[in-house]
Amino acid sequence: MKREQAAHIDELVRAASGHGSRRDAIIEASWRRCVNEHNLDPVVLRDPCIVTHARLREHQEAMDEFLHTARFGVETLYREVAGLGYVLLLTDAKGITVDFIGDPTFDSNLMRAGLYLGADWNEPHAGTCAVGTCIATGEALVVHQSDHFDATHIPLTCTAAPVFDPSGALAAVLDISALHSPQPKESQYLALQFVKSVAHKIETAHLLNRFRREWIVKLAPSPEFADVDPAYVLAVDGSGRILGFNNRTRQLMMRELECRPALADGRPLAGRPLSEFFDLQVDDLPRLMPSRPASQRMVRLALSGTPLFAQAQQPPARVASPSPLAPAPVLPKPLEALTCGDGAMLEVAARAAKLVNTQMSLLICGETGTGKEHLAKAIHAASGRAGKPFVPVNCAALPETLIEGELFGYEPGAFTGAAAKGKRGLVMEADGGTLFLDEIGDMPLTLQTRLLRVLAEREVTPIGRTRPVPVNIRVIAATHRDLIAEVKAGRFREDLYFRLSGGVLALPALRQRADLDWLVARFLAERGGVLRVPFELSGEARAALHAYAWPGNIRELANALDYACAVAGDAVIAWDDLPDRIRHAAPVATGPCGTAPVALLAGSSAVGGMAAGGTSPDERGALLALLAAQRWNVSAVARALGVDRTTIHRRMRRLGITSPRHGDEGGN
Ligand SMILES: Nc1ncnc2c1ncn2[C@@H]1O[C@H](COP(=O)(O)OP(=O)(O)OP(=O)(O)O)[C@@H](O)[C@H]1O
Repeated sequence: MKREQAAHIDELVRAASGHGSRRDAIIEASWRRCVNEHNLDPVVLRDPCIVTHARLREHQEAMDEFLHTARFGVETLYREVAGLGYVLLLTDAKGITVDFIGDPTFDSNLMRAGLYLGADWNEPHAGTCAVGTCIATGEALVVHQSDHFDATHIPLTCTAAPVFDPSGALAAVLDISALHSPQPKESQYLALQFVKSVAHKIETAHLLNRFRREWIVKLAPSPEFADVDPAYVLAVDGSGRILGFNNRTRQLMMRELECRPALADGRPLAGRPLSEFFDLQVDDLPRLMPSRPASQRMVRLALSGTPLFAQAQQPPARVASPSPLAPAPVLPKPLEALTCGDGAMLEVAARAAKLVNTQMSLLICGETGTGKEHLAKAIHAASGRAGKPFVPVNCAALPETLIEGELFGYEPGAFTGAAAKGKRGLVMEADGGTLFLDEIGDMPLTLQTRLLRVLAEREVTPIGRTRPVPVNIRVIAATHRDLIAEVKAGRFREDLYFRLSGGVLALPALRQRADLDWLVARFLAERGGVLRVPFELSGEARAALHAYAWPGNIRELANALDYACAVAGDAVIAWDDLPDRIRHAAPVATGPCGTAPVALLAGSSAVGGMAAGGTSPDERGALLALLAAQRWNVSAVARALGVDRTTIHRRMRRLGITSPRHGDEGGN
């Protein structure tokens, strides 16, 4: 036995009998395991254990698919490190070396050291070593020279990282080892990063290969890296259940569970709904496809609220009969740009996408300012008529005496006051394109009859002309009225209603939409671009926008942000930069001394107050109103107040508020 081996054994014996050592904690813990649990004697020098060829084949065959996927990563890593004297081992979860790159025939020391196919590196047999200790702890590590338990291994330096399978179980260990290395352990730390990075890539490649027929969601903390180097990758089925993930995603989800102990009930992570961890439903995935800029693909962790940037990869279309869970169709760009993840808007966009190139007239319903004309323009832009005119007509704004001539045109001198050259009329102007009849519910009955004829016969007869002129138009009408009630009241022709209502698209009110933050970000970016100011909202201002009911919908939002950008002193829009009606229409009557209710919840003193445990009726009322305004979506309330969900849940408990949604203090 050599002198350094004897010294090493001395150190092991002292450490095992409870004397501290200068080793890393992970090494010391492994030494203690070797002595106390694996009953290894530090004094005995063991030969490497190499399994028989037949057993090696069994181990290899058991992970055939994995080895195939891993091989490219293994070779890439070897090419990078071979010149530095390393060999490369891939072991299975039991520590048997199932793949090896290096040439042991050149160096019989490698074989003697167990750096060879079939070598068993499990800790109970081999003692502290990179592979064995990695299997025991699940951690990547360097076991450098005399860190090894067995004194025969102390010339070696070994660096290993675990590779997990998509359910989070250990699948393999990737290891690089060298017979000779510089003395300081730090010389191996770069190698450690390298091995970890390749292990992560092998893990992800295995996941993608296993679930290539499912939705794949990739996430990164920054939009710049969402598409090139996503840290987190998971597979999701058509019903939104998590099927598999890489290890970083597993760690992320485990951290999330720590925020909500009620969910850490020991159920496996695979099989849980995506929405348990991310503010995301399966229906949201189409908006996360890479056709949209990464900065617009933000999702939040459901419990902590941490933002991440996502890329969703759609499963390939199945050739067999389409299933009801088939992913949403890819929308034409103008329709895709209408929303960012609002379910009702996505349904409208998907329905409109099916109708863009039909001859059918469409009716768009929705409160004022919900974007009826905006949608009509998007349908026009997505259709084959895109290069032709889009002609809007506001039926409520035109005087009844003029509307007929404006719409259908007239011949020269057709009536007193008519233009000498006559007029083509808006219907003719729209020839080849789209005629948008806004406020159709305000069209006089006589004109409804003429319009019906245009729609039925696709021809128009200008005033003063006897022969009709054929026209090729697509009619999209819009109304904020209840047209069925108008029909019942005799103010709207039933036959016209039926002709228009072949395709009805109902727009949600802004207060019902889940993508308010996205709309705000879009408007601020537009205004910021013009004024060269990178506008953003303060937490209080955001809370006020979320609490407001928006009777004027998107138009009112756009105007409010115009105002706020104009009066804001700098790039951060504060609560008092918002128009009065929004500040003062916050959820409950004002608090003590005129304090704005949102400020009651959002201000730093209020957040402090959450911890302090005091209860005031204003505070309870304000929180109740905010929850109601957000339809009891706790994540949305937390976002609005700039705190995390657990704070809101804690506060709800303290104030005795129970959600009507789940009976679990507010569910999401
Ligand atoms: N999805 C959207 N994204 C961005 N801006 C939008 C969106 N929808 C509507 N807007 C903007 O909101 C404002 C109001 O939209 P629009 O005029 O289409 O509403 P409307 O329902 O037709 O209103 P009204 O009932 O008063 O006729 C417009 O400035 C429009 O550009």
